[in-house]
Amino acid sequence: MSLSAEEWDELRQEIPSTSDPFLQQYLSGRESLISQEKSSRADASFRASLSPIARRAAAIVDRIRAHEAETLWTPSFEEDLARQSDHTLFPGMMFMHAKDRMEGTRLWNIVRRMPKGALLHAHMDAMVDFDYLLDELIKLPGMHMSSDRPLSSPHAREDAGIVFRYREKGADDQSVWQEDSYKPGTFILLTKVADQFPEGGRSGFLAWLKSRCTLSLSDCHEHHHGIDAIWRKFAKCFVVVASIIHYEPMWRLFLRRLMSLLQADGVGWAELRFTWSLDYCRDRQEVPEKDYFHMFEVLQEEMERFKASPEGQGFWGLTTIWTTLRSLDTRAIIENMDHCITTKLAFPHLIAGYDVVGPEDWGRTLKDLLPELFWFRKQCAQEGVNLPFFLHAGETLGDGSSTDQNLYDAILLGTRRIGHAYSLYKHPLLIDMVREKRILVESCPISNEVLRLCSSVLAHPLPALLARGVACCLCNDDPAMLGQGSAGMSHDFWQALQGWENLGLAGLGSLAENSVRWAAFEDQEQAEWVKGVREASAGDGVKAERMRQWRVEWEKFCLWIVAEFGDEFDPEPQEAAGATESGPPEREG
Ligand SMILES: O=c1[nH]cnc2c1ncn2[C@@H]1O[C@H](CO)[C@@H](O)[C@H]1O
Repeated sequence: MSLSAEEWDELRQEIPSTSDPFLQQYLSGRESLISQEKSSRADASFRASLSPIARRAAAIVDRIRAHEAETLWTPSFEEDLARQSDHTLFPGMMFMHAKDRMEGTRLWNIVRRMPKGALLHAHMDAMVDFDYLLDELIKLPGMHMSSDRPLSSPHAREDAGIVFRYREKGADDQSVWQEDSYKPGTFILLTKVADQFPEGGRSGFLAWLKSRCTLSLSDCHEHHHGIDAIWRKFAKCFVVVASIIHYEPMWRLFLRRLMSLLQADGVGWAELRFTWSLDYCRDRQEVPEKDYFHMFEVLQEEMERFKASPEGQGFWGLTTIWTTLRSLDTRAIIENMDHCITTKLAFPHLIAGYDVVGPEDWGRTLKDLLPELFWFRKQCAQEGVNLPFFLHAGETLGDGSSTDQNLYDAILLGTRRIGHAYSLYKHPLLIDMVREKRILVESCPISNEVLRLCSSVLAHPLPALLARGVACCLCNDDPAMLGQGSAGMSHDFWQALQGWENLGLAGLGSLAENSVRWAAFEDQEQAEWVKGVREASAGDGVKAERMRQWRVEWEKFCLWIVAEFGDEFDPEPQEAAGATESGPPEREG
């Protein structure tokens, strides 16, 4: 209908105003519905216990987030950039497209400074940036390279199995880049191989090698190729990387850089999934070790050295979660489990638990692995070692598929945490069990996006789990390979903060606090573990102590936010007195 001015004037009177009592009543009912629902969120009690300063910091961060969503994430903000780029900008866009831009935001500076607690889900080999590692590799005296075929075509270079090893001497008369000059498996001095790279010499070589260790921008955004295709490339990266770092001098450099990156990102502790075959060599040795002892000795030494250095002050440390590839046959799995137990006996504090890894959709399911897993349980009991499960499960799009069903087994097998649990949100009963048994979900949003489970952080299921009261933490999974590029967790934290409006700084703080609460700082029997998690900061062990330390850092961090951004973004500016002192120490960018 089309109304005349008089008709409209008359009709307008009949439209209720939001100030009318009944609409006011509706709105207050609506508010209480929302807060009633939010009261069962996993972060509700953390939120309720925020200090006044933390509350202000959270309000400031909300405003910064909204401001940046409006101003930074629009094509009109920077005409040039919008014109150059072939995609639209928006907060929550695909990670790889957003990465550079996110690193220039205020939210980024805030997240960088945040005390992030512990990194509980990450794979050792995929932690340190390859620009650094490859530069170091090529500098190492005696480093050689071999290939399982001549690398004479782009296709061969994409697929070949390449190996890096120390050799006293290599073959001088062959070139791996030429079809008829190279005998597969021959070692050639790495500097010579690099300098002779047909597409740009040494710098071209480094770029190519990096591409064999990481997923590219197009790997990441070509979602239409699906999960299996990206896993084929991803799994190949691990093979190349293994031979790069399974050598003592590289292993030491790797660990130093790893701890330095974690410390600079506000991560005080990390539990790294460890999956090495027996191909590690000591400095200037050509024959691999027959056991894992030397690797763990080096881990121990480097950790002590770092913690004693000025840079490492306050760093809590590293441990590993031993993992076996789920694709292996029974004999290989049992042999690997046996190494795990032997190594645990020698370095009890350096192995916190056990897991099986590799593409979950392709490998053996937990149900299929029950005989091996129960053998392991019995063997651990006989040897008197404590190796609890920290199992991957439900890293899948399946709904009722055998991979999805790994979630049932992980819980039945008594896992202390679940890696990914991407499909858990479809399981109401399991959600209740996870809550009741206080199992933590180690969620890796960027990994899940890049490995094509979801198209952006906005489509990730973690908010559904948080809303249902499941305790979770954020992790980076394979940051050097999947695109974050650094061992720290800032990218995953940033994505969560910008992507999920219900989270906010308080929710992010709660996720970080959970990571400390569910960290395996000590060797604990099940009852002690459960008590430690239940008592949290009120307990009397290492965990409680570190949770209290984390809380102090968190308060300092919130104070810093108020001091730094209060003038511009505080919705209710107050006397800033007391909120201007120095914040936590400056972290490197
Ligand atoms: O997200 C993941 N899910 C399952 N397995 C993984 C993931 N990321 C890496 N790996 C596996 O862990 C081993 C290295 O620790 C690699 O073999 C890789 O396949």
